[in-house]
Amino acid sequence: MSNRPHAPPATKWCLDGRETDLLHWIHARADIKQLRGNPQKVIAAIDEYHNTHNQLINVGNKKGPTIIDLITERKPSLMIELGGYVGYSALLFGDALKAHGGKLLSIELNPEVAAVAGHLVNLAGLRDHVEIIVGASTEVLQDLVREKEVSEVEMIFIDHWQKLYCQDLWLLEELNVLVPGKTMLIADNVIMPGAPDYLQWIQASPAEKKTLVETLDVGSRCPNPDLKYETIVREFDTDFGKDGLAITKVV
Ligand SMILES: C[S@@+](CC[C@H](N)C(=O)[O-])C[C@H]1O[C@@H](n2cnc3c(N)ncnc32)[C@H](O)[C@@H]1O
Repeated sequence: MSNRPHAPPATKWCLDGRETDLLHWIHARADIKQLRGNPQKVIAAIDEYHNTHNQLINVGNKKGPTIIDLITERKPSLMIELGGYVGYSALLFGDALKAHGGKLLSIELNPEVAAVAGHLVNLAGLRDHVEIIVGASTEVLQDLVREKEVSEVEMIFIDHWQKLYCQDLWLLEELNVLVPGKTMLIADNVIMPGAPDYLQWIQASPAEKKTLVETLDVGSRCPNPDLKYETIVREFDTDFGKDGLAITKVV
């Protein structure tokens, strides 16, 4: 299913047909009617598929609750997600955002998994609180700011491709949408597989970043070393091994 132009290649962990198999499996459930309009039951069904059939590269039920706590505490009106996959995190976050009338924009490169996510969001009744946008994060973020759909980032979950974490952070810095005292960045998988350049950047002081920017390949990006970040890395034992979330406040 994934050998299409612009789609990431199939691996033994994902994009080998398991994502559409998940949809068939959910719709074959005896309790399918009870899943309609019930995000928590849809999330529990995805967890069950992950535990009993094929593992899915979702944020999962160990790291997920930490992010829900942050959403509940900070109540962002608009949250952005980079890398939506089959919509597990979109369902979790959308349900938490619904409690205070917030909304999630979930950006996903692969149209096939984005279609699965869109279907599950509809099934869970979260269409008013989750919008799935198909496209490459770097381009979509630029469009959202140019079209004035986003003028400041309140909360962003970065969970797409570790090599892009730093590039997309620099883009957000360049677009001037990171607001001291307001923005929170949450990056997944910073221990496994790891995002060393991202961690180095968000943990460096402005003075260190001014030196660092001279040595890094920033490509066409224009990072802002003057932004100050405070970061904690929360570690978790996940189904795939030890991993972590980098939780960063722009201060
Ligand atoms: C780890 S999965 C996301 C899991 C999801 N956040 C969850 O917890 O349920 C990573 C996803 O990022 C997507 N992706 C990879 N590169 C991307 C890019 N440049 N822009 C948007 N999505 C991308 C992949 O297709 C994949 O579906």
